[in-house]
Amino acid sequence: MLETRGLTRTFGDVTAVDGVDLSVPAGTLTGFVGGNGAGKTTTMRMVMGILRPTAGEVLWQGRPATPADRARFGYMPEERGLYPKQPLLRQLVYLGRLHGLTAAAATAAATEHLERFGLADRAGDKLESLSLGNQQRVQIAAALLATPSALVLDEPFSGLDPEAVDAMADLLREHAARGVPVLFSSHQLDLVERLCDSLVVLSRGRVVAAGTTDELRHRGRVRHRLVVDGDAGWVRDVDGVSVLDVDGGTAVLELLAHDAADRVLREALARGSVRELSPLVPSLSEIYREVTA
Ligand SMILES: Nc1ncnc2c1ncn2[C@@H]1O[C@H](COP(=O)(O)OP(=O)(O)OP(=O)(O)O)[C@@H](O)[C@H]1O
Repeated sequence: MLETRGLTRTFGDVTAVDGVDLSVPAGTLTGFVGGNGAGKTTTMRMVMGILRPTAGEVLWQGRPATPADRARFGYMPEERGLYPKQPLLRQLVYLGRLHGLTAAAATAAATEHLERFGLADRAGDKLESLSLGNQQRVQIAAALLATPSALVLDEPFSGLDPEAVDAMADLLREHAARGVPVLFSSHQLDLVERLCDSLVVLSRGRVVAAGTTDELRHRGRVRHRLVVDGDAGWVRDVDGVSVLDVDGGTAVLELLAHDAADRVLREALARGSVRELSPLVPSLSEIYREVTA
């Protein structure tokens, strides 16, 4: 488990990260979302020990993370940072060796990752000769190469085409399946919703929502949609119901009492046919807009 406790960082008068508690359990993909300048990159840099916290700490397996622990984390920094003029295979092997792999193991891992991202035939080419999306694939390979104990990835999906997104998602799931905590930031909420087990939403340096996607979707009162033949305006007079909107035969409701659904249905059936009474589960984008407003 990778955690932060009260992690805080100020730059002059700006508090970029303000008392952030994060938990990334073993084997889960945790999405880290928030608007521009919310503090995601600053948090990840502190997790990796690249930036010193003003206050708070980073815990690995329940105790303060050491440089040796962090050396085994796979990291994809926002500023990327591979060598543009070096051939792909050579620099991946070099990075693998820096992480303690033997030359043979580093070559095998680098070759396998280049193959998985469809870049085997470019192994001898310089990084700068690749398209930006393909350079991104190599960056990802660099973070995953040495069987990392945790993964901290800053915008790993940005600039990837759908095929590379799927290859990347499969790889992350494989790492999670062997018990690795995976934290990745992204602005692509649809992707985060599809991929992650849990989510942390940051706004102005603070965590404003955290939990599994299901927990976040079902927090607060769940709204329901009622669709009936004829006008649904009568629903305003049903006890235990708060009506948010009525448009012809469609109404959006909050059921305040435990038997409110029964009452709505009885009343609706007495007046004609019921076409629908169903919960309106919010999308991640709707939750995001609500918690960051
Ligand atoms: N080295 C620095 N010096 C001064 N201010 C900084 C520094 N690094 C970050 N900041 C400020 O900290 C705040 C958080 O920035 P950060 O890059 O962590 O946000 P982010 O959530 O990663 O944003 P984005 O999604 O745009 O990448 C911003 O106000 C930024 O200007």
